[in-house]
Amino acid sequence: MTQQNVVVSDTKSGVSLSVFPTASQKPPGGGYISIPRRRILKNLEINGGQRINAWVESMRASSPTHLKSTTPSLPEEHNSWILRHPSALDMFDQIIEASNGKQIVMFLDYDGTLSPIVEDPDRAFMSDSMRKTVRKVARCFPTAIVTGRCKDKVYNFVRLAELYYAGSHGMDIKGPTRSSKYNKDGKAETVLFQAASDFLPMIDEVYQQLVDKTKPTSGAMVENNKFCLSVHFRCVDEKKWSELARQVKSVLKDYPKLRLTQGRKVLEIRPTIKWDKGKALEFLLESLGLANCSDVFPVYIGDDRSDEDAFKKLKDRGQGFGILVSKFPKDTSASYSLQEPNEVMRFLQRLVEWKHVSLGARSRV
Ligand SMILES: O=P(O)(O)OC[C@H]1O[C@H](O[C@H]2O[C@H](CO)[C@@H](O)[C@H](O)[C@H]2O)[C@H](O)[C@@H](O)[C@@H]1O
Repeated sequence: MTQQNVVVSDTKSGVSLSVFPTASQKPPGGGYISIPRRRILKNLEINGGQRINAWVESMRASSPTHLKSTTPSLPEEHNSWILRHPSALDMFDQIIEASNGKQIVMFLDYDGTLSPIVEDPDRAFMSDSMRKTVRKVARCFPTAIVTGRCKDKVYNFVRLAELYYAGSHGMDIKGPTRSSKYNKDGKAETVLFQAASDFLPMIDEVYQQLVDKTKPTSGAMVENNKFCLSVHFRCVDEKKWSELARQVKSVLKDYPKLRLTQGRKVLEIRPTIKWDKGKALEFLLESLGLANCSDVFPVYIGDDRSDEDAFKKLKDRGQGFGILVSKFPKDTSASYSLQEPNEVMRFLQRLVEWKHVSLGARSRV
């Protein structure tokens, strides 16, 4: 406790008070007020119990298999969802028609979109056929991978130098290292943008604490994604989820500058900066000189909650659309759906085939 920051929300006044033991630990843009430590601890205890239950409920809600076993989605519910979010494969011709005369730009999430979800995050490999397909896509359209993963780690999975990569939920962006027709002067390792560099020491510190704290919970795994962290609970017995939530919370309570979000059986910890996959999408469009064009058609494919920021951004811009990869009805701002990575691959293949046919037709004119 002595080494860390503490935040207490005063629900009556709506004011958050934070304490930093030394000036050097105060992050940029501070503005914190010192209050007696005894009062802080008392407030944390009062708020603690309720929030753990909320966390566990949320962990359950984010698990589609749990949803399936307890509240099977009724056929009518599924049908009405599919009517609102039809298959991007079934709607392929309409999608192409909507993109007519516009520059398609592809944004692809990684886990659950290009690679199937597996128990061990370090073994979430992408198939060779998916890699070949993504390579072909990148020859036809500017293409970016947008992921919660550390940028270098996802690059090791994808291994295509002609792509843009936005790692750590878009907080670490890099352009292609191999030149393509969309990046004629691609230079090795050009970092385009790092939104949260100031947070690196804090993220490393919290990573170590989370590793130590969660050690007793069998199956828990902490992943360092450079500018953010993931605490995986896919292999943790559901009876131990509240124990895990308590461990994570006991670390995070001392870091008011970090926030917690959730993905598929994963707790995600990231800086409280206004940056997400939607902002990364906008940044990449700007880098491509397409942000202010009316004739750009961005397509974002993703499977998880963090992808919703990008789907929403496209809706707000009124350009292109999002495709949610899911077998289950979910609240989403995406317009279309695909069930699994294999369907994503078929959709991408059709896009490439269409592009080749349309280029061939144009060259014959
Ligand atoms: O933005 P994404 O690329 O979708 O990253 C979100 C998280 O993806 C990874 O975890 C997920 O995939 C794992 C491998 O299939 C799976 O074991 C885990 O349960 C999923 O949540 C990644 O490991 C996390 O760090 C990302 O936060």
